[in-house]
Amino acid sequence: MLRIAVPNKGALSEAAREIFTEAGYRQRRDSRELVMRDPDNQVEFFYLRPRDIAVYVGSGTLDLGLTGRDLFQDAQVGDTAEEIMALGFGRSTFRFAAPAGRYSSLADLEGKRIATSYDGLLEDYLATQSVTPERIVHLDGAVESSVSLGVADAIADVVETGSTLKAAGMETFGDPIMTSEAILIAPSGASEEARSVLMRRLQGVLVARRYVMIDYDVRRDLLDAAAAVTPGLESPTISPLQDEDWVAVRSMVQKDQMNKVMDDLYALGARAILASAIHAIRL
Ligand SMILES: Nc1ncnc2c1ncn2[C@@H]1O[C@H](COP(=O)(O)OP(=O)(O)OP(=O)(O)O)[C@@H](O)[C@H]1O
Ligand SMILES: O=P(O)(O)OC[C@H]1O[C@H](OP(=O)(O)OP(=O)(O)O)[C@H](O)[C@@H]1O
Ligand SMILES: [Mg+2]
Repeated sequence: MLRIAVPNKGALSEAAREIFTEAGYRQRRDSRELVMRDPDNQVEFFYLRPRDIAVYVGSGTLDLGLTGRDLFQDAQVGDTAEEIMALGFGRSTFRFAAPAGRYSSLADLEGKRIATSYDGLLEDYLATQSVTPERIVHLDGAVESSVSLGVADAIADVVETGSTLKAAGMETFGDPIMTSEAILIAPSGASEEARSVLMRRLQGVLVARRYVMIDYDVRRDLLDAAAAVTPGLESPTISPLQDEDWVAVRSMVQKDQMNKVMDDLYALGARAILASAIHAIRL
């Protein structure tokens, strides 16, 4: 059994459930379940606090974990666990912020108090910079309130849309400390063999999410021009039609290019252009 840690709650839990479900794994029905076995796929899921996942994987008791890159760095287990796949959701940046107009660069934090829930991440970052705050104030959450309540001068926190900061009358300053997204982690140097099927399935979901299948008919003499618009991952599939002057073409296209590609195909004379969703792929 492959033993996998997944977030039991919070910003990543729903998307984690979705990606494993799309990859064909059973997921728990009841949010109080702590463990879920999927014997058909030889996998066991452990629902844990997202912050703790790196600790379990770093200690080697679990084979894989889904967490945020920022949470992974914060846990300071880089000697024993490693990022093995980026999953493209749960994106955020980790940034300094303070009441609007108060500070403009990292240097302004010299001798100041910085509140955060990510002490490890912040300490590691400050160690690479030439600035020494008075101290780091650890808070469990709702860090944006710490400055107006007087326990800190600035914060270092997760920013996604920025609306929480805005509501608190704060703004970011300095360079982003890091950019994060959901990642898969594993004990350093663990066998890739045991997890290869799961990795291929997740990779399949990620590619399927990014691409659509485009089908269209085009006159044979326009085929080269059309194929240049839809080169596909390797090469488009061409099938004969009963009318020998025409062919049917099938090719994968990036989802964010779909409408532009359909417009371009139409303009050059292709017809019956249709786009359909891809549910899974093994490349
Ligand atoms: N809008 C968001 N709010 C919070 N976290 C987000 C957001 N977008 C992405 N994330 C990511 O989700 C992870 C944090 O998840 P979560 O909020 O469950 O943790 P937490 O804040 O430590 O836990 P909790 O708030 O339950 O105490 C981080 O990797 C973070 O980058
Ligand atoms: O930029 P935004 O889209 O507004 O999102 C960022 C906010 O979301 C997170 O808080 P969370 O909801 O996890 O609460 P917490 O602070 O109690 O952890 C994070 O700590 C920020 O406060
Ligand atoms: Mg949170």
